[in-house]
Amino acid sequence: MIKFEKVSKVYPNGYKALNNVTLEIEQGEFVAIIGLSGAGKSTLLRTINRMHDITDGKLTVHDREVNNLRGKELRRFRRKIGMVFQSFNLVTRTTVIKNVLTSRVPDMPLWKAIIGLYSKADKIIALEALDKVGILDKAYIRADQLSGGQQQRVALARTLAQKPEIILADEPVAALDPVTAGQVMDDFKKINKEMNISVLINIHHVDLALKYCDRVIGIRAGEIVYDGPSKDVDHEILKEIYGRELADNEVMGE
Ligand SMILES: Nc1ncnc2c1ncn2[C@@H]1O[C@H](COP(=O)(O)OP(=O)(O)OP(=O)(O)O)[C@@H](O)[C@H]1O
Repeated sequence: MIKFEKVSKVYPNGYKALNNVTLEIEQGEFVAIIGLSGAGKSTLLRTINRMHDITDGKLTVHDREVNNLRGKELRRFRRKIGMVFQSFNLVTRTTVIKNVLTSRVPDMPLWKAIIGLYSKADKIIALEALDKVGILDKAYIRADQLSGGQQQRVALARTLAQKPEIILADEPVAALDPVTAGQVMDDFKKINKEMNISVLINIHHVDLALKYCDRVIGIRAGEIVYDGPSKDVDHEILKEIYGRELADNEVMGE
């Protein structure tokens, strides 16, 4: 379980990006975080794996206080939390499988990592991950020969090969066309349901959030203004989150 208790985050320049956030996310939930640009979505997500430190309150993941983790313990903790970004972050000039295998590096002896000597077991994990997102046939193709949607799937497979318990996805479909974005959301849903991995997605496409995710957290100026089932989100709630009425075409991607 991920538990925020009265969590605030003030950046070094004095800007308060999260204000008194309290929420609980059970293992296996599929959650969309929505809100205006600058509302604090990325900050919220990035406190969970401690890319950002909180400045007030208490944040625990599986009963461990995130702010107290140090050194090896912090690295081990982060291994259990996968992260997917809008820009895929692949090494585009190498093959898909090599990209996926990089997530096995922290578990390898350094000398093997340096010469890229991956074990058979690691290769099987990587191939299984590619199979899970439906691009096993692309394993030995260079990443830059894939479409944006396929590249995001490689990024997802790379995260899966890390065997995470939680996946944090920061605008994972923002760079994709609507059809491809839907396919990638299908992958997230499949992984969430079949593998019981908690998935937290920052997303500007309200329609996709409501269609695919079970729960929506609406954030406005660093505060949670809605937290509940996606099916209960209506125009009034969206108005509360976004500060004004959204037209139907804006629900497609703010
Ligand atoms: N390193 C930083 N130092 C100071 N302020 C920051 C820093 N990072 C983010 N902020 C500010 O904190 C607020 C929340 O930023 P955050 O990136 O969490 O918003 P967001 O909802 O994810 O926005 P977007 O949808 O545009 O990604 C913004 O006003 C931003 O300018």
